[in-house]
Amino acid sequence: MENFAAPARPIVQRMTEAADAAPERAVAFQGAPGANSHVAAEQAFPDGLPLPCFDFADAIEAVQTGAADCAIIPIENSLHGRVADIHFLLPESGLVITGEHFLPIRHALLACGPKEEVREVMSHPQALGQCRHWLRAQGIAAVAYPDTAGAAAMVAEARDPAIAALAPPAAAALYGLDLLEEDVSDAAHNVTRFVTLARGSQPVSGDGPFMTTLIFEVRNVPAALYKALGGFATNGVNMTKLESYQRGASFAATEFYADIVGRPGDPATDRALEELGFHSKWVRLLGTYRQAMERG
Ligand SMILES: O=C(O)C(=O)Cc1ccccc1
Repeated sequence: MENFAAPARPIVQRMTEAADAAPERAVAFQGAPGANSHVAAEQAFPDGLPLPCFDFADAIEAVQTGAADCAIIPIENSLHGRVADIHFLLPESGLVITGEHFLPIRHALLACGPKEEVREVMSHPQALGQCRHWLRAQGIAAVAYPDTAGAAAMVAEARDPAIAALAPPAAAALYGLDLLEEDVSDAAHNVTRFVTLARGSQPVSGDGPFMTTLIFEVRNVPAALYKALGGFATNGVNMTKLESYQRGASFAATEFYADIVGRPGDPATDRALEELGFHSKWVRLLGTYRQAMERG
């Protein structure tokens, strides 16, 4: 709580007290009130109690300790790519992915003076990346901050007309800032995918289609990835995302993150996963959940 700028603290305190009184309804998110993750929490859990957390570690810890029922975190953006490093955060946490949510993102320029005086803009690196052409055209320098609404609270506290924030438009009223310009993203198709994380897994029920997220490390031999993925091709299992990342300093042990359409128990998915396991050092399933948006 102390980490948030002063204008955010009373709001954070109220929300934290409400969440503390009913932790089974609390939904942890990273950022100050008004952040995109806050909006995503409200949309995905209309009856939930959003719990602001300064960083991802705090949000994950809130779920681990039972202070929150789940956390919602952004993992990828249609304009600017990877957001949170879910493949590092999740396996260590012992939590599982239980859902996904897509949020259209709109960035506004907020400040406490006229636009002509703005020299610097503070925001989440994703927001700065999604508006980089616009910022360059305006001659405004970018300064990174852990979240968009937290940056707006900092700007409200500093009361320096040279420093603005890029944040959701609703953050202006929340922190008493002027809304200088709306929709400053470089492209209109700006959507962020969030996932919800929770303790332990209840088997997913209801209607599909379902998504399964997994990570794996292929054997260190030629064509290992080609062979590991062969089972998805031959069994007609759609892979909607594949990312590689390095762990450790050797640069030889490449791990992969994948999203597939399907769930364990589907014969085709089981056969594909079995073949993946055969060609991998290890495979770890991070969660199976209802698809929130049709892929393709
Ligand atoms: O900082 C925020 O508002 C977040 O919730 C992270 C984020 C930033 C930019 C786009 C989507 C999510």
